Amino acid sequence: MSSFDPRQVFPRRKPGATPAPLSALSIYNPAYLGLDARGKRVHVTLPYRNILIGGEPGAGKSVAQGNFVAHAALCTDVDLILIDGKIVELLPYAPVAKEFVGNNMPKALRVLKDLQADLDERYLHLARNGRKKIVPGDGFRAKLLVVDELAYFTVTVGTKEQQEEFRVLVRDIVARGRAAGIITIASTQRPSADIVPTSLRDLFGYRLAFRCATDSSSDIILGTGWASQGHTAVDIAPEALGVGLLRAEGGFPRRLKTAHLKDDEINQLVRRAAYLRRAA
Ligand SMILES: Nc1ncnc2c1ncn2[C@@H]1O[C@H](COP(=O)(O)OP(=O)(O)OP(=O)(O)O)[C@@H](O)[C@H]1O
Repeated sequence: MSSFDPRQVFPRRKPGATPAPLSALSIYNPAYLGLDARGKRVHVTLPYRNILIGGEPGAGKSVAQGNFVAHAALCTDVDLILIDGKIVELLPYAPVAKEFVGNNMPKALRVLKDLQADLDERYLHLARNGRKKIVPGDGFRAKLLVVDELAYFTVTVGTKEQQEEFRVLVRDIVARGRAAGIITIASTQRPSADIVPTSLRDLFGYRLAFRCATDSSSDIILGTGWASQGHTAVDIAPEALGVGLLRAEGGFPRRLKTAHLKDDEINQLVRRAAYLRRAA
């Protein structure tokens, strides 16, 4: 037996600070993302949603994505499937992931095909029961697929056929996953029409744009026409790390600054998550 004491995982916090969770969370609990321009806390409830994150290199995408993954890691009712071409962004969460894929195209395709087969099974279950979406208690665990970075697998590595297969699989999982309890978060530092065609972008209910070089790249993430209405991630100053525009389905883009977990906090959190997952 390990001598690990979960009470030591989180050091004492400052008075008034948000306490660390003592018991497991549920993926159906809202995930904390950061603070808006008025200092109000911004939460996102992940099930039945997909999230697209885009912006220039170094603008804050991985930190934002990490906040969602950190939340999900502490939720014992969700499996994490992490695909990270850069390896280092999501690697700290590998100990609590069901699947972790680095810069390995064949493995990425295998994992996505398994997820697609799981989706088929979930839809069969829904069809047999005359229902439209998976709910807790259906016997299917929620799954969180994270793809960082989309362009790496769709234009950089692998053969043209593999890249196309990757695109088709991700599109299917994003399109059908929502109702089936499979959430996708995808990030890109190349918000351009070839990486994020409108037909793919529109499948993501939540869009989070960090600093972008042009209005058109900001619109590629948030949706066509927002820049011309004054909502553009071009306005975000280069030094405003972690500042982005979050657009929820049907809403206006909302400016926020993400919470920033430091490396040692992530390591502590993952140890805590591993303990909670073993105990579940
Ligand atoms: N909310 C934040 N508060 C403070 N610093 C932040 C915040 N978000 C990001 N940063 C800082 O900016 C750096 C770059 O952030 P991050 O790695 O998330 O960028 P990125 O957009 O994912 O970059 P890349 O595309 O190159 O991977 C971080 O290492 C961190 O130091």
